[in-house]
Amino acid sequence: MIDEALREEGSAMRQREKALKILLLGQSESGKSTTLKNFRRLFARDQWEKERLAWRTVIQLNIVRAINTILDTLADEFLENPPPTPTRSVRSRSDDSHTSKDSLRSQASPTTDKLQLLRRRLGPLRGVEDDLKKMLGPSEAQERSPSTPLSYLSTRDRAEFYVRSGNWRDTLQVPGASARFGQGNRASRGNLRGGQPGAGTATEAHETDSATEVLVGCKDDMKTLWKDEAVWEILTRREVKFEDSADYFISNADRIVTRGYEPSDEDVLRARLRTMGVQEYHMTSEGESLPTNNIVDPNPLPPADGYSWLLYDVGGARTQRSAWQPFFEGVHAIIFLAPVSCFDERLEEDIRFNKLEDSFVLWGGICKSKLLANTTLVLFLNKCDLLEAKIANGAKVKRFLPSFGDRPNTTDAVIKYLKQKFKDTMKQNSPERRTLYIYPTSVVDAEETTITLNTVRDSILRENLQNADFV
Ligand SMILES: Nc1nc2c(ncn2[C@@H]2O[C@H](COP(=O)(O)OP(=O)(O)OP(=O)(O)O)[C@@H](O)[C@H]2O)c(=O)[nH]1
Ligand SMILES: [Mg+2]
Repeated sequence: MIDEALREEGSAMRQREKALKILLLGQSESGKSTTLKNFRRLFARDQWEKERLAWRTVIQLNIVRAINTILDTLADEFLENPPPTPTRSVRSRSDDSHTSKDSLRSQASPTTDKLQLLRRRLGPLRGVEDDLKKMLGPSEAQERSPSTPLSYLSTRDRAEFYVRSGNWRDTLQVPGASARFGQGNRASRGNLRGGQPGAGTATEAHETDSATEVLVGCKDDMKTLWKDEAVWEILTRREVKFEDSADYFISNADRIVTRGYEPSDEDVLRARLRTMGVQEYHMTSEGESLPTNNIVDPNPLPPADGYSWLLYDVGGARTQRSAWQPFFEGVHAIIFLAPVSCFDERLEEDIRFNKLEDSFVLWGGICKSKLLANTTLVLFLNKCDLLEAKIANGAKVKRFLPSFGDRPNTTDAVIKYLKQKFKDTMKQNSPERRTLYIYPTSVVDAEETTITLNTVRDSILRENLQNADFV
């Protein structure tokens, strides 16, 4: 038995050594985990299907946190600007010199009454949030630099729930989920802080069901609150921001907030759970690969199914980045994600920095690294869909990125400009000639990302074929 165990371990080690290693890098919320999910959706279909139901808890938490963020904001608003007394309301209406806050206060009290009623009726969601968090595992304190005021975090910290990854594997509870995520060897040996959803007990399944029951009961009120114009006036004035997926989930509440809900591929891609540390995923190409084009390739690649892949997903927040370095050695490809829609956003960990600026600096550091001198570089200019939406809403890129100059304020022009800027940054930091693959992406778009990832996979294979191990 010992011999057999040693043989198996040896064979697993040889497989690991031969595996193509891909590291996903980029700032927090850039889309690394979403890209990894796409790899699993395409090339580890069995695991993807098994874990599908487990994401339900995360999606429910995403919804509840968005609604509770609104409830908290309304509570602050009403504390600072108490609802009008009748006398005050009459006086305000007759006085044009009042500020916009006063004009909101002076609005007919039915608006305030309606919001107060919604607050009361949605009160049980606080308990649901706590229950869902407990199922996922204990969270850790929010990271922030001393320069980030608490007032900024108070609107954002709800969006940044994450779990101690070591616990989350054992604690996420999903009724009826029958399988666990696959584990990389190193993760299971405890070298990495990896963890994924797993199956739950009957008691915990009951808790999940009671969370669903409350959510179903609150569905219409949640939708009303989310669509309310007075609410958005307050949220905009108080600069409250939501996770990118909040609108998607609440707009689809009729489908999602139901008893028998099973997340679709797109729902899973949109589910947000912040990554802590480094998580490793081992994958053999068992999934279906779609042709990327219909041109006959004169140098066809050997079938990709023969390769095994190790993908590393990292936490992108500033304090997480020191954990990246040990994974640079021996990595075959880096996929760097730069979210291009965040040209007007500040870095959460330190609001003195613009997010796009942080991406440039981070990218420069990656290109400069001697350890990565022979690594294939792939750059995803991600969140193009959100960039397009922001520009359509009238955002002016030049205001936040002065070097953009007088170029047309269009999505295409911004992407073209950023492509060049990232290329130039690479050349400055890594003067020797090297190939860079750049793709404008929206990694929540499954169809588009399928094509991109097939191309990326082929490029990485091709670049690394010189290494006899892979042939
Ligand atoms: N609309 C849109 N949303 C995206 C896109 N890429 C990622 N998102 C969403 O952005 C959020 C953050 O994505 P993640 O993949 O979790 O980000 P991450 O880089 O892993 O972040 P950390 O784990 O904090 O380092 C998720 O809710 C995603 O669904 C995109 O291209 N378009
Ligand atoms: Mg992540």
